[in-house]
Amino acid sequence: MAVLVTGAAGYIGSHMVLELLDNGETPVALDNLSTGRREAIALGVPVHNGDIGDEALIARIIHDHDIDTIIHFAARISVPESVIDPLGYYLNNTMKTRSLIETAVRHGVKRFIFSSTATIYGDAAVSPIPEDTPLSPINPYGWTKLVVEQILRDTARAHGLQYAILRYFNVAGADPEGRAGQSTPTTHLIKVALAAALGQRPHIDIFGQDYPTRDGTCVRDYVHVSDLAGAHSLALAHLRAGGDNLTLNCGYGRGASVRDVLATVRDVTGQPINSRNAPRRDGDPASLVAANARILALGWKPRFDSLPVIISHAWEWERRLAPG
Ligand SMILES: NC(=O)c1ccc[n+]([C@@H]2O[C@H](COP(=O)([O-])OP(=O)(O)OC[C@H]3O[C@@H](n4cnc5c(N)ncnc54)[C@H](O)[C@@H]3O)[C@@H](O)[C@H]2O)c1
Ligand SMILES: O=c1ccn([C@@H]2O[C@H](COP(=O)(O)OP(=O)(O)O[C@H]3O[C@H](CO)[C@H](O)[C@H](O)[C@H]3O)[C@@H](O)[C@H]2O)c(=O)[nH]1
Repeated sequence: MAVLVTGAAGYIGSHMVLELLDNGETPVALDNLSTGRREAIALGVPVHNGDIGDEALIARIIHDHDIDTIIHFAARISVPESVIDPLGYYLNNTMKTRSLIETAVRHGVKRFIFSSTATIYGDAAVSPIPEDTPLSPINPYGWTKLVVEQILRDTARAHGLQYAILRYFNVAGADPEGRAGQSTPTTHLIKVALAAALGQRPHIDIFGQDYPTRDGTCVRDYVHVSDLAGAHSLALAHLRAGGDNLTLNCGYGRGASVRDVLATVRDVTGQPINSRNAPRRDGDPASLVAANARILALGWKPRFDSLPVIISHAWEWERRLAPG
């Protein structure tokens, strides 16, 4: 039996492929390379260059590779871009995922692990945020994911598909052995700050300084990408053992503000990093910090729960990518 990883050429998917290989599993990669890079996928893994919405292709992959689990990362992922292009986001993230789930059910796939997001909590009234907090996204990206969560719950009830919904908080860092990192284009804070540290940009904008947080800038729970990949393995083992379907926050339960992140990037890199105050960015919740009792109770043992460690792994990767 093999595991189909969609979005395998992207940031998190490429780490998941490594995690599966490290655990002796048989990953099969699918990506349309819209943002991903084929070189990001570990050598020796079968790669299909195609779209999650291509039913005939997905059916063929399921049969040819004897796929019993799909780990679904493929998506468009930018909050600000989703505000500008909501229809494109609903098409790619919601409608094509609906099609992928239908193809999976039709062709006997047993388990589906889905990349959801903390963004679906919107401006939550509590912090840290438990999984049963009412969901109210404040941007289209979050809505595209919330709808898929509901499709999965309804499909599981009707067709017996097992699922794990993993709500990632802010994923960062890179493989500690240097085999993978963030190489898709992104506006993520740590990536942008490291580009400034490398002299690839003159400064970084701090979007909003008047949020109701400790220092007025947005607070996020940054989780190491390899710990996140480990959470998927845990969910997979749980479902294989016949455990109940899961909805889990993936975060460490501690928040760092934009200013905290910039200070840590300065410490880790030894570079000054110029910043300037900029207006709030559309669709940004003030604070997203995970209540993580559920995933800890399942046995999650994070290894890199430290902002300096996360940033130093990302820094090693960025220096390797940098020209020269
Ligand atoms: N990075 C984060 O902080 C974060 C946080 C929460 C949730 N997520 C979710 O995790 C998943 C992976 O995110 P990432 O950071 O690795 O993003 P990424 O952009 O690096 O990877 C996404 C990959 O999906 C591929 N893709 C997009 N649409 C496709 C389609 N229709 N068919 C086939 N391939 C397609 C892209 O080419 C890319 O390689 C996404 O679902 C995202 O919403 C990410
Ligand atoms: O140049 C920048 C980039 C970001 N930020 C701020 O830094 C914080 C983090 O922003 P990111 O762009 O790094 O990440 P987001 O919180 O917007 O979103 C990320 O994490 C979410 C989960 O919390 C989603 O799932 C989403 O896919 C993923 O992009 C935000 O307050 C943002 O305004 C800046 O101030 N300047």
